[in-house]
Amino acid sequence: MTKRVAIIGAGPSGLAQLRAFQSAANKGAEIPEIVCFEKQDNWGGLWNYTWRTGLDGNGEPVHGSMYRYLWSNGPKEGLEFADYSFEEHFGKQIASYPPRAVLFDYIQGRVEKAGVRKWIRFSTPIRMVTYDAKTEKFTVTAHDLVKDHMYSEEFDNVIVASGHFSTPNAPEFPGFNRFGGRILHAHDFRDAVEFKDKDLLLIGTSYSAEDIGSQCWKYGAKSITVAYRTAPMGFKWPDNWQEVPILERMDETTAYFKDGTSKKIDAIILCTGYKHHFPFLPDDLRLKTKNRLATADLYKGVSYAYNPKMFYLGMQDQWFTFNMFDAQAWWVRDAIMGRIAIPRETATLLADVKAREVGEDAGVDTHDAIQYQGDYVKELIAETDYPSFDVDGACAAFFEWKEHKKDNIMTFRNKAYRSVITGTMAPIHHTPWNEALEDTMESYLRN
Ligand SMILES: Cc1cc2nc3c(=O)[nH]c(=O)nc-3n(C[C@H](O)[C@H](O)[C@H](O)COP(=O)(O)OP(=O)(O)OC[C@H]3O[C@@H](n4cnc5c(N)ncnc54)[C@H](O)[C@@H]3O)c2cc1C
Repeated sequence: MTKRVAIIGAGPSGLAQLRAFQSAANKGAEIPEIVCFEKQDNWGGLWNYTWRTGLDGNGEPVHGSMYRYLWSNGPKEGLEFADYSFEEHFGKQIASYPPRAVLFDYIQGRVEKAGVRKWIRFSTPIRMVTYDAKTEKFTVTAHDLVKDHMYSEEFDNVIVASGHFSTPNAPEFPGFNRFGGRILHAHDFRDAVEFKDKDLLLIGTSYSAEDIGSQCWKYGAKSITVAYRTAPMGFKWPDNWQEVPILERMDETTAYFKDGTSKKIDAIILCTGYKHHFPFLPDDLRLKTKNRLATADLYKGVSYAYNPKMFYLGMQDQWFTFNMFDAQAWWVRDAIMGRIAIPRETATLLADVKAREVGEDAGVDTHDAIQYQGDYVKELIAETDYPSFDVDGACAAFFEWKEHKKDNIMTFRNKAYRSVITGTMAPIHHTPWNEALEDTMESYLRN
């Protein structure tokens, strides 16, 4: 009987998985029956931008964490699909840091061409997955939101591609209840214009703090204060930007910091990260891990060591994104199709997990983490027919990106990089990021 495979989520990871199976079918292989469940009414995951916060129109928690004027954080050359270049999609070279609509268009282009939309059941969140050791089948319970109907189906494999940047980690600070201004998590940040002429406090030093702060600065915030727990971000910020040690307390109007300083504040944005959250998974199938480089309990970073018929995509901290999801998806496809053998003994799987964690436990800096992830991508693609690409070239692009940010955090997006797929050089964007007010795809491609 044909195997049945469930994929949970049609974001970049889930779509990579669909493309992986379609590419095998294209080459004449007999593939399993694929069903992809997506809780939103369109594909693209976080790149399917929504203005909504809180609950969506169906009463489901809003998945989106991206904001209106979001531009690619890393150079596009580091994430390019090896089987579908930016040049192929746009018919020309484009600048290295596109706005989100451009990346969304690119992601969609490949899967539209592959014709995999028919495999996706939209507006269908998964509510529960269970595993029966006797039958060796998973039972997946889905909620068809359009018909408001719950149903269950059996599958041989389950691939979780539900993302991990949607459930906020939102700490409480003394006095938050008294503060008269707005407090929000980065997950709910949509439009920098809202903070024009405001004194803004950001808590945390992650990419969210870096980028939301820069956005708000660009769109006219009066001042940006960033409160750090361990160390400042270390960039050269503009004059109306300061970094201070962690917040001790708030009153109605003012923030008091650990170094004894204080500042009047209009609004607070918690840039304090996200949690891996799988409310649809029982204990025995649920990945219990922090946001980590290697991701504990996943053999080869994808196969759940305690039930290797269950897979997780994209659960790692991410420098490489789209092409790493591809590397994982091709590998998972081949494991499911019996082209790659997963060892049977849990101890062997856990030994692989342990070996991957070593660098991390030793404490790696960003440079090492990028190389680590590049090596991981190389390791996976060597085992499948995913087109080989210049992974070290992509690492080099990320290293350069780090240097450009150090040089000038406000203008690093105005740099150009070489495509590791086509070898061509990106043009410089004519309208510098720090000046561009019109961030649409049309205006970007006109440049
Ligand atoms: C603010 C922000 C900026 C970012 N900027 C960049 C960037 O510039 N460049 C970059 O490469 N990456 C960036 N990322 C990283 C981003 O995580 C990846 O690019 C990518 O979106 C991850 O893909 P994914 O498919 O794993 O997860 P997601 O994009 O989160 O997609 C997961 C999908 O699963 C669905 N889903 C969730 N739960 C269920 C369920 N129970 N049932 C059915 N479906 C479900 C969701 O609706 C969603 O469609 C950014 C992330 C954030 C939060």
